Amino acid sequence: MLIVSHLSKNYGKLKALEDVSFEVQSGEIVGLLGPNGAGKSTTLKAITGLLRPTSGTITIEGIAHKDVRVKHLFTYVSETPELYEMLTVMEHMQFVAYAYGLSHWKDRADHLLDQFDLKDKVNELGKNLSKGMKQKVAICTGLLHDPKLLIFDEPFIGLDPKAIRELKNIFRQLKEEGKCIFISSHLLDSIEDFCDRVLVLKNGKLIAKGTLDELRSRVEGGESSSLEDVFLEVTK
Ligand SMILES: Nc1ncnc2c1ncn2[C@@H]1O[C@H](COP(=O)(O)OP(=O)(O)OP(=O)(O)O)[C@@H](O)[C@H]1O
Repeated sequence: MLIVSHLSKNYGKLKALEDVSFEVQSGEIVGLLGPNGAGKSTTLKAITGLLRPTSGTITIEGIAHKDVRVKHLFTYVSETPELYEMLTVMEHMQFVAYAYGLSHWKDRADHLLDQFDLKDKVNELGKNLSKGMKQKVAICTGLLHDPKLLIFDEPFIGLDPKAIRELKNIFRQLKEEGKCIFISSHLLDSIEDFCDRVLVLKNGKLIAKGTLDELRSRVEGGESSSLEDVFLEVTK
């Protein structure tokens, strides 16, 4: 589904990403981990086309990531989603539906807003929503066109425990539907229980990748290691 091959990104003299390669398959949830400044957001922005890679290739379902056909295949929810202050929650859904040329979107919009406990906020303006609610609206708009690849930058930040649990359940459900989910997160315990594989970036380099069990086998303490133990060991 998603293939990143020899991706590098320089900001002036700073090598933010160096020769990063990985794949994410359909029906898989993959976590992108790394200390502050490791290059996680840069990776996600390069995949989504918000940043121009210095070198390397990125394809989604075999199509170059900048091709307009790819825009229908994925969604990207940024770390701090901004809403339109003067649009209501439902108008955000409508706006996105029109942008993607969706004709039968209303039932799906209602269903998504219901899932995220936003039913009573449909007529609320963007500017009146809390941070967590904005995040949930951004996720709902991102899911409306039923993308195959879902890319989330720190999706749990700003969400309350109930919303985190719901979002994890939605991730699991999307995985069952064969979607491909790629998540960057600092909250190691949040992703530990549902990621199939993790990638670890440090100083722009991919220093570890594999299932949690595979990574556990690399650290002292083995089987009983938490993702935090593994993370601290491989990034030290
Ligand atoms: N627009 C930019 N111009 C110059 N340098 C940048 C820019 N964006 C990021 N960087 C630098 O690139 C490196 C990687 O940054 P990036 O935001 O991708 O890391 P990150 O892993 O997402 O970090 P964090 O966990 O703190 O959000 C950092 O050294 C950062 O300072």
